[in-house]
Amino acid sequence: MYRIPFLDLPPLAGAAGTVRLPGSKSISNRVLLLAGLAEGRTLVHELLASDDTAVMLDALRALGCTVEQDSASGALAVTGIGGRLPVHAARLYLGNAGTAMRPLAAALAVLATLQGGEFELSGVARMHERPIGDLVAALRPLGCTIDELGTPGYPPLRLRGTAGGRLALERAIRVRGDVSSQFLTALLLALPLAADAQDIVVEVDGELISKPYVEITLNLLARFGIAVRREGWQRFTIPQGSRYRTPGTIHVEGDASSASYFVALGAIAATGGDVLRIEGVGSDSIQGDIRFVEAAQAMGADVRTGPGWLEVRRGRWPLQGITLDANHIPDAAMTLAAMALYAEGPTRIEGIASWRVKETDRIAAMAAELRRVGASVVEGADFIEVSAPETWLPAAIRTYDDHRMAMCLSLAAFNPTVGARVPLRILEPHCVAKTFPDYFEALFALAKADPADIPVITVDGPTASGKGTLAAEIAAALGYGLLDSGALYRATGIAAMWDGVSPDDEAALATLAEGLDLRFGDGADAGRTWLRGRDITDELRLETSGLMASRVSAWPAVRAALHALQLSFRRAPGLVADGRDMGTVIFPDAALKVFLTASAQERAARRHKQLISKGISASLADLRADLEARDLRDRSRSVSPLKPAEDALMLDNSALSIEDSVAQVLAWWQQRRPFGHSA
Ligand SMILES: Nc1ncnc2c1ncn2[C@@H]1O[C@H](COP(=O)(O)OP(=O)(O)OP(=O)(O)O)[C@@H](O)[C@H]1O
Ligand SMILES: Nc1ccn([C@@H]2O[C@H](COP(=O)(O)O)[C@@H](O)[C@H]2O)c(=O)n1
Repeated sequence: MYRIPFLDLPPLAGAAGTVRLPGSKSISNRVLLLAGLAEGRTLVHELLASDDTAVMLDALRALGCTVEQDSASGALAVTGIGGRLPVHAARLYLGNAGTAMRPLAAALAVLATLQGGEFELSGVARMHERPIGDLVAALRPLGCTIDELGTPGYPPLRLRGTAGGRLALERAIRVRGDVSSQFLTALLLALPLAADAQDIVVEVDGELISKPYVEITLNLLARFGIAVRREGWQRFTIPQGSRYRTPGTIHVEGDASSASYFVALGAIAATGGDVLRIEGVGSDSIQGDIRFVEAAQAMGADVRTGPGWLEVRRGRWPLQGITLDANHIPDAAMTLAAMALYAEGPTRIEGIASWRVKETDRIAAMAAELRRVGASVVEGADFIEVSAPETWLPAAIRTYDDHRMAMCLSLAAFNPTVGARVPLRILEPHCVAKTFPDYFEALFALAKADPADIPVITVDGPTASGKGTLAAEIAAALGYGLLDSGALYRATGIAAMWDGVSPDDEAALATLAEGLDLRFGDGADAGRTWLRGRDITDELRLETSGLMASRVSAWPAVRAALHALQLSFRRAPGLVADGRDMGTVIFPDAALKVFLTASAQERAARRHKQLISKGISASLADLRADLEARDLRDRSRSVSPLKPAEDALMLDNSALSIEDSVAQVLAWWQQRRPFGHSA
């Protein structure tokens, strides 16, 4: 996940490949609650790992459930409380997870009333602006004691009761269905706790919105042994004697709302025989948002589907604007607004009043951000109408702590498909952690870009000037990839030493360089390097390796052999490359070139300190002599000598801290970006 203040997406021209979706948020949190209320152990496979499920899991642990990784199956094992509270007081923090707040509020209200207890539920500031009054209004007439601790009708809530209380269940429980279907879902998930002695009837006031989400609830209740009888969408009966029974093992299907971004991506950018395959959700999905596929097809997407998969290609192009009542797909419908950027004629999405009370006011947020990239937008109380930009603008997109804003708007980076070529900045990209922590990584793995559009920052300079340190910090700050080109020459030198190849045998060295079996670690292995399967991380940094690299790198054939490998590091979203000839030879079109220097005395002192800290003894005078000899060889060789590119910015960091150097380079970078000062 990109935990950085902003992520710049270069103009992206195409897409192809396979994406495996993370588990559905709606299914994950329902399954977790049901497993937590049931008796026995439930193995949950393919559970979504995200902010919203993390808060639900924390809540279940606090309530006395056991949550552990099952080593045999790799699934998450939840041992539930079997409907009996082992813990009678807890304060639960539920972030911005509506799928945790609403059902837990109902379940704990019921349990506190029957078994005694006091529970406080709170969340982030936005959660305290998301309505829950209709659920409270449904529970109070049953005899539940609910204190609204902030604004009436909104969390935080306190749910309390003394053991032995009873619930008034003789009459039908009434709940409003026209603001959020989660209130009905919450009651249906919670009320089996009180169904030992009689049927429980829930009746919906008003037209129930988002019915497919209620279908998910009914489907999962059935998997846990509770067969709710439904009469239309107005009346639901939980049969007397209902008890949560664990199914033992349950698989969470991929998130259909998350699939929508990739369906849209295929429709926009999978061209010329390319296909975008989506795995984890398909024709057998129980999620309502799977019907987004129909809307995408109406706009022009070419979609094939089977159990657990979808394949998408561009069909009609440009896409075609549509008018749709999206009440049945409120979350995925946001993606249609992004597809509208590539459509002929306006796209009007109606029946979406619920957008106004989601993670943010999504109608207002969508309108503001789509306008920022150049679209024309009309918004109303319960609709949005979007027309494609006439002129695309390089925009810094606000994301409002709303994962779907970030994912939808990322699709605007594919503007080269309609002849534009503008980059896009996504502010606070880590908001995707709510449902799809690795969304941007997945997007970049599928996206194709013209290499010329992928930004490169080069950092060249003499030995021990701090290039590697600076480059790594800049790459981390921007979420870009990193090329330590010196490591390629060092690895060639090490391979030569292993194979007994002379540093003077240019042809043999070039052959070694060409077949270099080198692997750089990522994720937990970031920073580690393997040559021919052997970990050379420490060997790479030895002074002897540096000196050997300096000798082998002077040969033109060796440099030529490593050229293509270095170019292959230029991948979305961008690259920071450090070495000696990054700005002059390898990436002459780099968007920012830095030539980093420091006095020889300072550099020798830094290297000395570096070696001492690793427990390697060294003489300062010898180190200075070695690095000066290396610099001289690097500067005076015939090919790709060490020198600043004509358009490089010089940075002497002799008297600067690492932080100061990083701040300077980031400030230069910001000036070169087209997003303006506020971004
Ligand atoms: N601005 C700075 N101020 C103080 N120390 C620094 C600064 N920049 C880097 N250093 C330190 O100097 C040492 C050498 O830095 P680094 O390895 O990044 O240099 P390099 O130019 O990449 O070296 P090489 O050319 O050998 O790969 C490190 O210990 C690093 O922490
Ligand atoms: N682009 C580059 C990078 C490095 N070299 C040579 O490799 C030696 C080791 O580099 P480090 O940055 O890891 O110290 C260096 O002294 C250069 O001779 C190069 O030629 N071009």
